[in-house]
Amino acid sequence: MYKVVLVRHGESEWNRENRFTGWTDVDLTDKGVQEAIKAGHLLQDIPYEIDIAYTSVLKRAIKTLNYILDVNDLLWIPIRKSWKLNERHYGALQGLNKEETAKKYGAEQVMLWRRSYDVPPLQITADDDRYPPKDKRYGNLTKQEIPLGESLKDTIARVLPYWEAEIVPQIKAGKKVLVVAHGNSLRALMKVLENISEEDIVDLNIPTAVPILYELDDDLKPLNRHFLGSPERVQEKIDVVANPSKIME
Ligand SMILES: O=C(O)[C@H](O)COP(=O)(O)O
Repeated sequence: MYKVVLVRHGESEWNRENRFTGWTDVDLTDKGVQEAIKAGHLLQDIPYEIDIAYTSVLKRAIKTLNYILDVNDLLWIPIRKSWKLNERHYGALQGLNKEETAKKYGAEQVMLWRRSYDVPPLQITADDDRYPPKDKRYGNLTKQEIPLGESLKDTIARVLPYWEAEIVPQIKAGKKVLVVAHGNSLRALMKVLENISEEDIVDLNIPTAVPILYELDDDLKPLNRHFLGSPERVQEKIDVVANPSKIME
């Protein structure tokens, strides 16, 4: 039986401000740091040790991973970072407040942008400051790889090949893998792992900094999935993600 642990980063500054974030490299809030440390403590109770970790090139995920590893005295293990695990690129929505955007475009349209399978957000153009190649870390992306605003489907198209080429071989070698990423890059992964339909994926909201434990069979099909922590705490955090205008301090 194979094991993999997924964790979304702790609360970021733009989660708190209820702004579309995507590839914007915002930091964790103090609450996000505390959440990350708590995730580390929750992982102390599982009956195995993480061997290798994967994360994005965005600091909210990298820092969350570091806090988790620090609590577990595992800062020494191999860490692989890739833009392919980044949050979904939210295009021209990045920076906008989600509630104000709902007032302007309608709640239904914003829900389509946030949760539908294949509706992309408003796109950026190459002259936009947010155009990825303007950032050194995305200098090597091919023209085809450069996102201008991704749907979940587009996000799956870059997360899945990375999962298959880089992460699966480690899992199959018996390594216990930790992936610390983002709400939508994890939704992408979970959709594929659990074979969630395009209709049902709309309802999947990933709570911040809650370790999600999977046990997988030989074909990497999930035998079970378990959110660590009390069910009440997990549900409260899922509700905040589903309805971010209700963020509680
Ligand atoms: O990029 C963002 O704004 C968030 O991290 C994920 O946002 P969502 O829950 O609106 O998809």
